[in-house]
Amino acid sequence: MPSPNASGRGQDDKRGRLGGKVAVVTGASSGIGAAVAGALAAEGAGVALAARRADALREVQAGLVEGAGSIAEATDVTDREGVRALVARAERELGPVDFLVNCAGVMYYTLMKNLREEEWEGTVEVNCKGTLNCVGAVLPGMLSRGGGHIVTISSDAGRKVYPGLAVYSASKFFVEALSQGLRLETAGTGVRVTTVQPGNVDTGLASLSNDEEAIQSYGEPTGARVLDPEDVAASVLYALAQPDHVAVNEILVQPRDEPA
Ligand SMILES: NC(=O)C1=CN([C@@H]2O[C@H](COP(=O)(O)OP(=O)(O)OC[C@H]3O[C@@H](n4cnc5c(N)ncnc54)[C@H](OP(=O)(O)O)[C@@H]3O)[C@@H](O)[C@H]2O)C=CC1
Ligand SMILES: CC(=O)[C@H](N)C(=O)O
Repeated sequence: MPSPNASGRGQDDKRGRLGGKVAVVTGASSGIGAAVAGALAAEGAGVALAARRADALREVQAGLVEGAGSIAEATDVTDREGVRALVARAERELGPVDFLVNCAGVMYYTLMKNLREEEWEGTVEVNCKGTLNCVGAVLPGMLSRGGGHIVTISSDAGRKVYPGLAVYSASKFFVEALSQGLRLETAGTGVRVTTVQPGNVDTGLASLSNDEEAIQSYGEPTGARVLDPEDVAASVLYALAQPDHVAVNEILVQPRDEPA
């Protein structure tokens, strides 16, 4: 799906705070990932949009400001080879990847006693292994170029376990531990690693759940004004736009009226 405005690194490099940079954004077909793709493109970055739904990706791509170029590639993050192909295409068509923003994720409200084993497995596959596949696809290039930034949308559930979300919380503790380890191991290489930990955001994420007992016990909205996907995208942009010597390692961003 080449974009009409696809172009290589260099064109319009001076536009915006991220002019000349190239980003891979997973989960870009909706919600936070779509908002992140929009925010990065608006700041001049070339953006490779990835998720499974090709039509939804194309729609998001069509809404991006004209800038440094974009591609949309139907990708399942659980498919390691597919993720490698995505990064290879991004590098071919846009340039070396400076930023990876891991937004792909699933969440199921469910009680452990209800043994939703397929949902447990799906959560681990996408949130844990999918993130690993994406990190593995960009890390060697970033290290060889002496720079890059890996941002993962974790959750406030990566800091504290929520009932009804035991496996989901575990998956977010996983990405927190992974990011911390990666940060410690890559210090001094020019690579930066950030987790963004949102509270409730107005997206379709919760609609995957159908364990009514869990939803009624723990998944009902409080009525508070929640975050918009753009609020989370602004946090991502904040981390990415820092001067070279600054690392924003974690950002906890929650609705004002839902402190954890
Ligand atoms: N909404 C919230 O309150 C919060 C969300 N988060 C996190 O933010 C991230 C984005 O979620 P959000 O925007 O809310 O929800 P959405 O459901 O809108 O977005 C989820 C995205 O993940 C993609 N995705 C799911 N499975 C796969 C897969 N196997 N391969 C590739 N892409 C996949 C979906 O695309 P497609 O179906 O096209 O593949 C979609 O683009 C998640 O990691 C979530 O845990 C964190 C804290 C709060
Ligand atoms: C704990 C949560 O429900 C959080 N808002 C999330 O969706 O990750």
